[in-house]
Amino acid sequence: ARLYRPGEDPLTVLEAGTVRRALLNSSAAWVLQFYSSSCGHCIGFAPTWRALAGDVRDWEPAIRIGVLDCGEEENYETCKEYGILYYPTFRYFKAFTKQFTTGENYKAGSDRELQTVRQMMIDFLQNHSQESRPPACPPLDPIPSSEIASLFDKTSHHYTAIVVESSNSYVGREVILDLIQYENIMVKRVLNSDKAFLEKLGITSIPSCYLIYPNGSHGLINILKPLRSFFSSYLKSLPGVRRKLVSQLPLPKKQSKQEGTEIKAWKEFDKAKLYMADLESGLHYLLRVELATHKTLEGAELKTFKDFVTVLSKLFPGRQPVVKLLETLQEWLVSLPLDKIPYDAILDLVNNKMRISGIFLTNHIQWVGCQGSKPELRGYTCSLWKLFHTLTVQAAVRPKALINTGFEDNPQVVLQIMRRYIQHFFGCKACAQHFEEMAKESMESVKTLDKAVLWLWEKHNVVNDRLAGDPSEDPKFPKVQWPTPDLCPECHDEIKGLHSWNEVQVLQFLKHHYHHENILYKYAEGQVNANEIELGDVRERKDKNLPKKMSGDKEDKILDQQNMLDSKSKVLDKLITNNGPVKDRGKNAIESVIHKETKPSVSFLGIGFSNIDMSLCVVLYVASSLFLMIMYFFFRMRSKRWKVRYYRPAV
Ligand SMILES: Cc1cc2nc3c(=O)[nH]c(=O)nc-3n(C[C@H](O)[C@H](O)[C@H](O)COP(=O)(O)OP(=O)(O)OC[C@H]3O[C@@H](n4cnc5c(N)ncnc54)[C@H](O)[C@@H]3O)c2cc1C
Repeated sequence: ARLYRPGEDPLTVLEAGTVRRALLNSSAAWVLQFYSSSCGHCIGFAPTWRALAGDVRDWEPAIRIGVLDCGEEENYETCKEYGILYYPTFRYFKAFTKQFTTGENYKAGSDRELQTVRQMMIDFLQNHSQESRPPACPPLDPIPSSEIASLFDKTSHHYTAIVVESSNSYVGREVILDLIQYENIMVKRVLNSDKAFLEKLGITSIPSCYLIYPNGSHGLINILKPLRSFFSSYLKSLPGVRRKLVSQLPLPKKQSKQEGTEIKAWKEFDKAKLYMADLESGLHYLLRVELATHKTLEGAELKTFKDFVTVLSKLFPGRQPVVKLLETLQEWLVSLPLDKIPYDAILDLVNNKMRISGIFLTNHIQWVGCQGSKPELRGYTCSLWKLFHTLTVQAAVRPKALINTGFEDNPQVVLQIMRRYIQHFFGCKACAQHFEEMAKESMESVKTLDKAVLWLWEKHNVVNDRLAGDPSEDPKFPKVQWPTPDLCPECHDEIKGLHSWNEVQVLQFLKHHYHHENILYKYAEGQVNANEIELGDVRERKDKNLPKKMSGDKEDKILDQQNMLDSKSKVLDKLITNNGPVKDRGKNAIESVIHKETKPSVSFLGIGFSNIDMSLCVVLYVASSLFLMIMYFFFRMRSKRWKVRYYRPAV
């Protein structure tokens, strides 16, 4: 939880290991913000959330403020369990919940102003039943004026403060909660409906605060401004009123890790280059985190996912295992006759089944060109931009790549898929709305693949312009109009003293910058061999219909099916049992795709070998060594026996 620092910020920083324990059977209600440290809106909202937590710090025994960072790898699963699709998401949890609950989207759609959230917290507390109300929370409903009158001129061991207000005012309830940690004082609220009573007390304006002293005397408090903060601080400063000793509240365990201070070693990089580590890390986050928050994909979401994977499999300029993974996934999705797919099945295929065949995608995040000067800055959203720019450029430089996909004649293909991806899956809802507005305005006017490259460049610059100076801006990477003159001097012109873009040069620059030949593999996980880097070229050759067969391509090689698949796959079993024969076809589809796609994972002298080839080699090598040793000892024994039998030394 790097946006919020445990111990420093006045809120509870939760994580996968602590959240359930904190919420279950808690004596206080909770308001949790599920956020992602890479989400610009979450960064922008953090000061408000911190200020709110500070403002209601005294309410802690009744209602608590917490945060959980869904952008942290160890929290991915937890956020999925709570069904978090977008960031930030606010959930309210009642006190004394006996079972796991995903919380309430209490009054979803209200604004996120500090005051609105504070008032929603009060409403939420009042929404508790009598039995489940946090014991530290005093009654918040107004009391009748007659009850107040009965307290006059009677001694008591505490003060009684009465906030007189209108029915829609929250001041009384706020003051009540502000003082729950203080002893020798009780705060109550009365509505201004009994005019005669107010007149008797000399109350002429509301809100007002009337005080009954322990000796029974009473009077109106004269306060400069009738505001919550003035009332609360006056009451807290009364003689004898003091803070209670730390109550025995079941506080969540203190975090031992100081996440806020963790800064990874800076990786030097060339800003004129593209880094495969960024693209692969982004793909990992997209497939395993962002999409994984969706339990099942169906309808428009499934269609978007399928189309996105199709485009990725054809255009992603990745290393061989990653491209194979995308191709396998694409074929599997096409062959699966389902209109609803549990996302776990996709994860199972990506994480387990394909890995067995040596087809894998890094599961570690390694930002290079997308690293931020603080851990919460840049990262995933940067890589997503880079991914889509790369795809628009790849579509423009390899127009034949999309042949037979149904997208070949569509110059907007990448843009439209990006638009749908952002709409359905992007964790930042507000960003998606902005992007949708831009798409609605002009995406339809894009008529060529080159124009698509330029459209995305232009719109990205609009976003850069809007976010300049925003709290999500990394001071080390200011939001500027890109490419800057140092990266592309030819892109910049001046007409009558005004800056203008030379779009021909910009297009040329983008086609160079986001071209696979501009990708560096430094910091990318795993070894890189020449064959892998060559892949882009290989696919380009394929596009140009030059039938250069990949060396060692053993397409007709059929591998032992049962060895390749984890027969105990829970997800597949679920698919089969839940859906009968149709899903059987689904399982076969997975098997056949994986088998067909089992391609060389090691290359030697230009010949590709799969993992099975390698294992067979080792087995044969060991067997033949053993055979040679046995033969050696056999003949040695024989020759000894022969010598003993026939060799008689002369006496
Ligand atoms: C579709 C989308 C919409 C978003 N909307 C919002 C929003 O509304 N509010 C918000 O707070 N955040 C939004 N974000 C996130 C935000 O745009 C940045 O990604 C984030 O602030 C990180 O910025 P960055 O410094 O890494 O640069 P980014 O803007 O992420 O850019 C990444 C890299 O792309 C290159 N680049 C920069 N400009 C261009 C360009 N014009 N053309 C081609 N390449 C370029 C540069 O190398 C740069 O380092 C959005 C992200 C996406 C993908």
